[in-house]
Amino acid sequence: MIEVRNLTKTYRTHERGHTLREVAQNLIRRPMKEVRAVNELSFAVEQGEMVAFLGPNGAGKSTTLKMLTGVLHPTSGEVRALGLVPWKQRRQYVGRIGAVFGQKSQLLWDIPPADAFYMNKAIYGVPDRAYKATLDELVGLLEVGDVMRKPTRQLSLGERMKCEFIMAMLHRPELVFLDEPTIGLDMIAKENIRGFIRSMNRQGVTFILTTHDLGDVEMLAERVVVINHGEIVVDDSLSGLRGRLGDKKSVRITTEAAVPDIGQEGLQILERIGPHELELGIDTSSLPLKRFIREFNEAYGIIDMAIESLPIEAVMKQLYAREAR
Ligand SMILES: Nc1ncnc2c1ncn2[C@@H]1O[C@H](COP(=O)(O)OP(=O)(O)OP(=O)(O)O)[C@@H](O)[C@H]1O
Repeated sequence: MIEVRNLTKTYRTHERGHTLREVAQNLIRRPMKEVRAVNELSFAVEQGEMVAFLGPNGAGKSTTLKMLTGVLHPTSGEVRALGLVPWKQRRQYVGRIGAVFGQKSQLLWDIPPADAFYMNKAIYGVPDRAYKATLDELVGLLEVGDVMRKPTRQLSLGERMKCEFIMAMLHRPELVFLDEPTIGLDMIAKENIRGFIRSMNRQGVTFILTTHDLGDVEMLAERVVVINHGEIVVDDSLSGLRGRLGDKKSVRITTEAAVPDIGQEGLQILERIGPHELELGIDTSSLPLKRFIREFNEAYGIIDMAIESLPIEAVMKQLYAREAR
């Protein structure tokens, strides 16, 4: 469905300088600076996949998404999506893709979403019958029957985001790009939106999303592509991603004796709650749980303990830290 080869984007910007003197000088000289935001990315996505692009701020995710949606020309490299070159065959391409940008609205502030939906029907040339059937289905799934008749400016963020999704899906796109789709939403609204994405995916729609919300990743993505400094550093399943950093556990522990700042192979303090209470990270490949419990009990006396798999947040933190240059 998508084939990306050696995709690269270099932005050319004017250098401003840091000191007042530099800023003043650079206003006259206008020296150029190049930023390679995306560097030789290659990957493929199959129909029906749900792929999450992750990475720290400035990693190159949005730039990649903009090239995949066709709004940005790459400096070099190739993309074929749905058999088309996104930035060259834009008209054909936009009729078959959808996009939701959490920070940018496609609705019109002063008119109700229901009217904006009808406008999109005309723009995409959706026949009456198909429009009605799709609208009924989406409105039912997202429960926005009454909401969509109020002016957009009166809607809560959660209500607006649901309508943004309807706007993006009315023409039944095969491929949908989501940039931070749940940003700013409360837990219930997030769950509604994630449920909606899952049901569309079950119908065969392919989703590419970028997010900083690891809940989105755990609830949605089967495959995770981690980008850092414009390059792919991991392309794996979520469980593969966890396994990649060893079999790690997080242990919340309360002890009789105060625990000092320990440093031992396979053992790391993730958070110190108090002298007797800690959150520890354990790499069981070098420190088996049995040995940890025995030694820790002998040294500090264990009163209470809860063991869990390392949360994905901790996995990502380690991954970003490991890749930081
Ligand atoms: N229009 C632009 N002109 C110049 N540099 C840009 C432009 N857009 C992005 N960049 C730079 O390119 C790099 C990648 O930016 P990009 O927005 O793709 O990152 P991102 O992974 O989406 O980050 P975030 O998670 O913060 O949204 C950054 O260093 C950014 O400053």
